[in-house]
Amino acid sequence: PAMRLDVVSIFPDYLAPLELSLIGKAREDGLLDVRVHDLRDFTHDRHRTVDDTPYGGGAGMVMKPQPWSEALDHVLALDNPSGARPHLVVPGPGGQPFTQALARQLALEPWLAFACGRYEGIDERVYDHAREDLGLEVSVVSLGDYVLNGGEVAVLAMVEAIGRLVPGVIGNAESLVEESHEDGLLEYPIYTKPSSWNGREVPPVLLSGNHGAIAAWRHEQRLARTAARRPDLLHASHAGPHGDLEIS
Ligand SMILES: Nc1cc(-c2ccc3ccn(Cc4ccccc4)c3c2)n[nH]1
Repeated sequence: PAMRLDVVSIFPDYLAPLELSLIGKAREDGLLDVRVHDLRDFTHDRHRTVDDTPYGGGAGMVMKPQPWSEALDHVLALDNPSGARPHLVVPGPGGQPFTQALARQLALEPWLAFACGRYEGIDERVYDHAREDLGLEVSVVSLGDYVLNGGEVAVLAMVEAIGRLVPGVIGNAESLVEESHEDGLLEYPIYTKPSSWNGREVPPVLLSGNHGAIAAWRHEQRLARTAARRPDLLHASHAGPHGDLEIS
């Protein structure tokens, strides 16, 4: 059965890239069932209002609870005779970090719903309503420690990271093995033809056909790169037989 992904946003066109390439093909293949909903379809006033001023004062606007409540009801009712429940994922600057580990966990779920906030965010009662009245698991997730204007960009990234882990979505060609962050080390340098380009040569070991030497060189490169760019990712398990982090 296809993994179902619902996205609610005031900018549904922002999610159009999900119809392209990889994710688009997975949709055609029936592996992913992606539905995008316009939050404004769940407003009833002439101006299709989704936001209002914050109680307690402060800058900016807050997303009103009612449209979100109706949008979630619509998502839960749509093509859902069994009354199944999605895991509600809400991007937010103050959420738990989105990591490859979290992507792997979410890729195992049959149904994810994403709420894309804008303005200063969503009225807190929507989260409480979703958890307590709709019985949804709700996770607030951050893409990183930087500030976006809304959740759409985060959802594009998360859907790509999660979707590509769903069996069959990416062929064996783009293998999932040795992916960066899969085993905590960054990836090794990669090369293709020509072997000599602009007076620059491909490391000879890669042309040697000595697969043991190639694997050793690649591991060494991953350690060196990780030490240089992401020392925070290095830990004891990457130490060599001498208990040291073998970095030339
Ligand atoms: N990793 C990450 C996620 C976001 C994010 C996600 C959803 C929303 C909805 C509104 N905003 C704007 C906003 C900026 C700052 C403080 C509060 C709200 C969002 C930002 N920023 N950075």
